[in-house]
Amino acid sequence: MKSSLVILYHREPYDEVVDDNGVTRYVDKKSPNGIVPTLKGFFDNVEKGTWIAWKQITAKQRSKFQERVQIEGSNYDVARIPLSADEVKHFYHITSKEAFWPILHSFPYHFTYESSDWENFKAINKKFAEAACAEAADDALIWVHDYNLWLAPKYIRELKPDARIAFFHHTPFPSVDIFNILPWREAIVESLLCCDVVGFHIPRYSENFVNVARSLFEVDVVKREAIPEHITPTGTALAEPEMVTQLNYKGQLVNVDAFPVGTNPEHILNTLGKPETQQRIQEIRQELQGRTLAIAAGRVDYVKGNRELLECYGRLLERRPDLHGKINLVMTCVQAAAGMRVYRTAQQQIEQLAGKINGRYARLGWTPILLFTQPIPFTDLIAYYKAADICWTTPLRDGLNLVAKEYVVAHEGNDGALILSEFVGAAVEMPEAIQTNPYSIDRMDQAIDRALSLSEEEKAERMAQMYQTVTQYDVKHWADRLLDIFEKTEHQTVAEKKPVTA
Ligand SMILES: Nc1ncnc2c1ncn2[C@@H]1O[C@H](COP(=O)(O)OP(=O)(O)O)[C@@H](O)[C@H]1O
Ligand SMILES: O=P(O)(O)OC[C@@H](CO)O[C@H]1O[C@H](CO)[C@@H](O)[C@H](O)[C@H]1O
Repeated sequence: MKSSLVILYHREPYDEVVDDNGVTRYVDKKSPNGIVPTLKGFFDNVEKGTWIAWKQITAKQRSKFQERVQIEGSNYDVARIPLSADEVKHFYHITSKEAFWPILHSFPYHFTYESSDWENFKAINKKFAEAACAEAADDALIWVHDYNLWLAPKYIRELKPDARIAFFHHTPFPSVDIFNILPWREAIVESLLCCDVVGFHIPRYSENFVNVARSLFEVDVVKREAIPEHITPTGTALAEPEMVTQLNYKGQLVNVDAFPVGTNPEHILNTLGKPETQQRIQEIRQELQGRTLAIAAGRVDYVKGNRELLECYGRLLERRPDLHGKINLVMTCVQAAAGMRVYRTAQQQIEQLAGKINGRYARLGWTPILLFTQPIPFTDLIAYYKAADICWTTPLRDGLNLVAKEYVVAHEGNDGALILSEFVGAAVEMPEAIQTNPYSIDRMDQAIDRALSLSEEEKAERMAQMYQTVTQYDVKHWADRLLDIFEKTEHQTVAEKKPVTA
């Protein structure tokens, strides 16, 4: 049976565990990734779905490679594209992370071009497109995710001219001056212009995409609209007052959408309610003995601003000796997968800084920083969120940042304080956060001082408003809204133009 929804995301939606009897089991992913939990729920709405991902195998494993994995208790399969270690290294660790990632996050000085393997990137994208077309029913929605699969839409369009193709961009999309540094810019943008819908988290990113497309090709703006109701139009770094929602490129109508991915409040609150989570919260509070707890959760990545956060924490302890023995910072900073050389410096800086601060201020019974570099179980993470008086989330750049939303849900609108970088997508949804500019030492210092001095009433007021936002605009809302747009979207040329009303 062909699939009515085919999702292409480069990662598999599970971790593989081989038990004592040599049987492979597919379990929830351990390591941080905001996309996988978001996408898995989409298949609930279809009769049959397929998730296309890659799987690294050795030459010896190829003869017995299991191309398809049935996900128990679900209505979708995972169709896996076998890749060698070398193909993965050049596709993800190098070309994706050393060329595309720094440009997407506006770090042009981290950009390296010479080590990239564009031919390998094209070949893998073509394999994803071929697999998608083999799985898709004629009226299927083929939904491509994130920058790793930028070229898939064009290959799909060549194979299935009338396919309904959507793309969602999970990372930031940078300004035209930055994006156009990419030597492959025309091929990337021309592929995205083959889509019927191109989606981004926030209007700033979609406006940047439109500017890039118009800088490279003859693209007409067909429609411009007001931005989604709950998004801040002005007054913060990533604000945009209005947005283009439809383009015409060579007679193809391209719908442009900007709506932030939501988190899953039901899953978070269910986890929070579990006895083992409650038990863990009590243990953490017992260990704290009344000390203030700040949590910083995420990955080792220069865009996440871990170094700048630790430096700010060091300055806080320097200027506030009264806090010695009274505050703890828990930093869960999951180290990058093996083979990812681009994050090695970031990892060393974090470990060196944490050690330096602890070495300077720690005393028997008090260690200022607790650093985890391994993934922690979701129940533990939710327990730390709940026990934390402050969630300190100040990336230099981040597509959205689901950690901030998860913390707000875990506090159920009652208490807590969120320090949030202006340069994450979620900042335009949560103006009530203590927003700060992580590029400024003074602004970062002011933000932590403010979080420590806020009254309980003001904390509750701010968190209640953010709780309202993140529970209303959750991942189900995001899914329903997008599926509604997709339902109204056929592959349209200008002659057949029927406006898509969101
Ligand atoms: N130490 C950790 N161990 C396991 N999961 C983590 C850890 N820190 C963060 N996470 C999870 O990883 C995801 C991070 O998503 P997000 O904040 O959007 O950033 P990104 O997708 O760039 O990693 C969140 O869903 C969060 O629950
Ligand atoms: O495979 P990666 O490390 O390139 O994926 C990064 C990606 C998934 O973790 O993160 C982006 O998507 C998240 C969900 O939309 C978003 O919250 C995050 O800010 C992005 O970095």
